[in-house]
Amino acid sequence: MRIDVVTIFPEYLEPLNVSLVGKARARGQLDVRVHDLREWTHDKHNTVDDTPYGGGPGMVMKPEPWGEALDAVIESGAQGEELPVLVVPTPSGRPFTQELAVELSEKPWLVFTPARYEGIDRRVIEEYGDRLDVREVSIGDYVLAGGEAPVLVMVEAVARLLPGVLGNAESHRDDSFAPGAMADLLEGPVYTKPPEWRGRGIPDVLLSGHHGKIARWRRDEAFRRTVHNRPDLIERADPAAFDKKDREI
Ligand SMILES: Nc1cc(-c2ccc3ccn(Cc4ccccn4)c3c2)[nH]n1
Repeated sequence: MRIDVVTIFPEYLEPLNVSLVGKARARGQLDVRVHDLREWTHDKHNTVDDTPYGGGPGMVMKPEPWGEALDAVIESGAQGEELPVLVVPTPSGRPFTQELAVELSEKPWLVFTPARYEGIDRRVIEEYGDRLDVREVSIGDYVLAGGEAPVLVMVEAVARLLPGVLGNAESHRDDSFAPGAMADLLEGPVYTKPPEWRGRGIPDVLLSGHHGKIARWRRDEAFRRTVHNRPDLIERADPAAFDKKDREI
């Protein structure tokens, strides 16, 4: 997979050089290219913003630099290469979900356009929406100062789903929010050595070696945590899935 990010804060994307994404890049599983939007400005001050038509607070990002930047990125694709999906972080976008992460992880090329100020001139979205698959995405119901943090979140969520990126020691099979065995339940508690820490031991069932009881205990703990922290997920869950899981344990 190729990922391009166009931003006025390229240094904000440094974390994509470390850990899971950094290793995937070093292994050649992921080709991440970060571009400074100001490369496509031509005035002395490298201007990327201006006052909003119709008045109002703040500034709006000008369409010209974005147009030149996105044209250059898209044209840099190999001949015959599929066009990229344009992912636009915004507080007014559709929710970023595990389902969307899975869908994006199956695309060959993503271009992220994290903005600042009050956002990008609407005509940029319209211009590229005419020829690309454009997704306006929100990572949650809170307002940030720009789109770079959402890009870090989305790139990590997508990259960990790429084949071979998660090591054998890690698995996304039982992810929260992922379809399958523990679909729609939050993760339950986890424990490791030492067997006692500050007078606190390990639940006996986890030391029992009885895999059926352990699986049932984990499912029950996940259910308990979900009821406490995300009761909305319980309403969404399919009761039949629990009955089926019970029969499998
Ligand atoms: N889930 C999210 C995403 C964002 C986000 C993403 C991109 C931008 C570009 C600018 N801003 C600031 C801003 C504030 C107010 C209204 C519009 N935009 C962003 C905020 N906030 N929360």
